[in-house]
Amino acid sequence: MAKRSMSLLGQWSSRVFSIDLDKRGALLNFALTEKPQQAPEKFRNIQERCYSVLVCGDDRIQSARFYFGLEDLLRNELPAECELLPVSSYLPHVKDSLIRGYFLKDASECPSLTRRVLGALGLSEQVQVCSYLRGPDGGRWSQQLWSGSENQNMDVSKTCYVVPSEEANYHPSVLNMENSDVFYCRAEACKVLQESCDIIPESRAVLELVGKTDASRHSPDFPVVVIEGLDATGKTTMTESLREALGARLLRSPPQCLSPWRAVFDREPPLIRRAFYALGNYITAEQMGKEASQAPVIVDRYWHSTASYAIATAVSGPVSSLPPEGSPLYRWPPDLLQPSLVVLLTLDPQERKRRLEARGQGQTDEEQELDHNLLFRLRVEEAYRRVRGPACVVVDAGPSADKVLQQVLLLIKEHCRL
Ligand SMILES: Nc1ncnc2c1ncn2[C@@H]1O[C@H](COP(=O)(O)OP(=O)(O)O)[C@@H](O)[C@H]1O
Ligand SMILES: Nc1ccn([C@@H]2O[C@H](COP(=O)(O)OP(=O)(O)O)[C@@H](O)[C@H]2O)c(=O)n1
Repeated sequence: MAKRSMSLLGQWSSRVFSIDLDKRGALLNFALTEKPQQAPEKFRNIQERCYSVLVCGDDRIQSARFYFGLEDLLRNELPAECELLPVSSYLPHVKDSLIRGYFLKDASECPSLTRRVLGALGLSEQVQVCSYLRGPDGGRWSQQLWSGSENQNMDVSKTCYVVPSEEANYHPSVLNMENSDVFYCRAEACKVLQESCDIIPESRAVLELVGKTDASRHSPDFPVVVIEGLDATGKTTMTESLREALGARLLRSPPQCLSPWRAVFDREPPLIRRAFYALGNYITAEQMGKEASQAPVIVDRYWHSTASYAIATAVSGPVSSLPPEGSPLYRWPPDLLQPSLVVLLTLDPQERKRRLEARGQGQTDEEQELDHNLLFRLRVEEAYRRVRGPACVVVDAGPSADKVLQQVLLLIKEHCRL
């Protein structure tokens, strides 16, 4: 019985719960204790019936996929008056201790429907359901762990009280990033795809394409220049121009040979999607090694994109929720070929929006989504700046295409022997 044997139950009262109230970094943190105590201030304002659903199965592929589909499942089955907020539960400072789920605030007229849906979910070995009860004085909240049975689903012996907990220094997702969002060697990314072969047959085809040679050991004869940046910052324009100006070979990551499967992996949860992109870099690296023995090589996106998008997506809120500067999470995988130069194209958000609109994208976003995207874009760009080995050189892509090209050509002259 995976659910009964999991470490969560034994360490229940050492856990911190962190509820993402608005994706803008407002976290409601609480811990649990066996003695009745006052709940945190933010908890005391809650009027609704509350529940949490945590996904904690033993099989990481199945759990990741289950969590990925959970929001839709809950939205489809629960009354519309149920508010769903992402919740993380973790042991402070303990790597890989994070468990994800949803916190529900139920303002519906029909509590029995919600309980029925959650009761059915609680039968699954992948899920742990709790309900939260407001004490008669209003200041105390207790948490009851549900047992697996729909009929006698409240296991009162597991009652704990909600108490304030210390604010974490960084987003709880940081605890689980290594080998869940970012992979620092080919073998770890391969492992994920190997584990997913049965449910995603395309994984096999990707694994077959990933070579076995360690391209990181070969120092290429010609320079390898990577162009990075958010969508519409001018990467395609720049890489094409550089190819012409330098008589260079042009590559991209993910490489062309992965195109047939990209859409499949883009529909998968981060664990699987990020492993796919990580492996794309190794395939591109092999091509880089070969091509750079004959001519300069220009690469459209590479490791900086893989790491930065993965890290920036795994956390929510402002730039301060990213892993701190200098964190080993920004390191370069030792078995991945390092380029001679990485250029990061940056653009004023208004100009970037204008270019997206000129391409026919970006004009339909709602205000809230834009706001949310703004924080996301800031996180990606900051993560780009923090990735090391080599660090990127930032270039303002606002001036005319020719001016930006001249500037990058100058940088190449400074950094690389041509
Ligand atoms: N320096 C520039 N000044 C003005 N427009 C540019 C410049 N560079 C690119 N563009 C235009 O902006 C849009 C996005 O550029 P593109 O190279 O496709 O970006 P990316 O590959 O980063 O998504 C295109 O329509 C392109 O013609
Ligand atoms: N080397 C790479 C390239 C892209 N990616 C992912 O691909 C997405 C960007 O794809 P895109 O379609 O916007 O890129 P372009 O084709 O516009 O350059 C990002 O969300 C990254 O998560 C990656 O992880 N690693």
